[in-house]
Amino acid sequence: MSGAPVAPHPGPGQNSPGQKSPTTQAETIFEARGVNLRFGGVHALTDVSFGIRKGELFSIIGPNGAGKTSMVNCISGRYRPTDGKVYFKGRDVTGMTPNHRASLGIGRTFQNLALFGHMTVLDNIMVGRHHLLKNNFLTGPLYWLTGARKEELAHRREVEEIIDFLEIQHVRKATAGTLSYGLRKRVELARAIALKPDLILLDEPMAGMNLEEKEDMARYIVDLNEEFGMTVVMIEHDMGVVMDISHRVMVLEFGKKIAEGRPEEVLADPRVRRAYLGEDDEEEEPVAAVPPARKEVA
Ligand SMILES: Nc1ncnc2c1ncn2[C@@H]1O[C@H](COP(=O)(O)OP(=O)(O)OP(=O)(O)O)[C@@H](O)[C@H]1O
Repeated sequence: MSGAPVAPHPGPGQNSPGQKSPTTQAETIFEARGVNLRFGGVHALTDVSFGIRKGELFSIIGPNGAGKTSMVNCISGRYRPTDGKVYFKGRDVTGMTPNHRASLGIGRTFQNLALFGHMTVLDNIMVGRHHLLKNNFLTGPLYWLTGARKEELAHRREVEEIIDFLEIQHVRKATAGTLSYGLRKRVELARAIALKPDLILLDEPMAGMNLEEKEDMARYIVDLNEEFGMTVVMIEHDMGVVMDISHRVMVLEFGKKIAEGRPEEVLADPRVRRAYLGEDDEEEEPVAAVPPARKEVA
C-alpha cells in the first residue's frame, strides 16, 4: 500500500435524514494532496486537497477557467501535477499514465464528444473493452477450444445490458455520427461504463442538452451511482442538477478550493455566494431552488 492515505472519512451524521449515505464509514477511493498545476505562468491549480469516498457522487464546480477540467485531468492522468500527489485506492498514481490508471479502474467521458462518428453505436461501445478480454491474438485461432467464444458472448451480453440501461437499443446499429447530440452523449457514457470503471469522471455530461435530455441524463447518472455502485465525479455547469443529485460538491475559484461539502452547505457558504455566484453578503435570496429529488431517489 506504500504508506498511502486510506483513512476513513467521518461518516455517520454527515447526510440529511433520509438521504442515501454512501459516505457512511466509506473508504476514500481517491485523494488529492496539495495538488499544484502550472502552465508557464498560469496557475491552473494551487494547493488543492480533497478526498472522494467510495460510492459517492461528487461534483466539482466553479466559474470558467477555475481549474475544474485541470483537476479532472489530474485524476485521469492526462495532466501530471507540478507538485502534490494523487492516490487511487490507496496507491500513489501521480506518475502513472492515463492507460495505467484506466486499467486500475478510472474511466472518463470528455467535455467534447470523443466518439468514432463513422462507427456504429455498438462498435463504439465495444472499443476499449479489449483490455478486459483474457483471450488475445495468440489464443484467437483456438477460438472454440480456449473459451474465447464463451468470453466473447459474455462480453457482448454485458454490452447489451449497458445498451438496455441507457435505453439506446433503437440506435445500436446506427452510425454514431448520425445521432442527435443528446444520444451521442449517452453513447459516450455507455462506452465509458463498458470499461467497468470503479470511478467514472464525467466532464459536463449535460452540456448542450435540452431540459428533457438533461433530466434523462441526471437519472442515468444517479442510477449508475446507485445501481452499478460506481463512484461518480462530475463537472457540470447546471447548478440545479449538481445540487440536486450530488452527495458532495467541491468549489474551485482561480485554481483554489474555496468550499467543499454537502450541496446545502456549499450553497450557504458566503465565499461561494460571493465568489462563484457573484452575490453580495447582504443578499437574502436563496442561491437556487433545489428540489430534493436526490433524497427521494434514496
Ligand atoms: N493545456 C493548457 N495549457 C495552458 N493553459 C491551460 C491548459 N489547460 C488549462 N489551462 C489554463 O488553466 C486554467 C484552468 O483551466 P480549466 O480548463 O481547468 O478550467 P475550467 O474550470 O475547466 O474552465 P471551463 O469551465 O471554462 O471549462 C485556465 O486559465 C486555462 O487557460
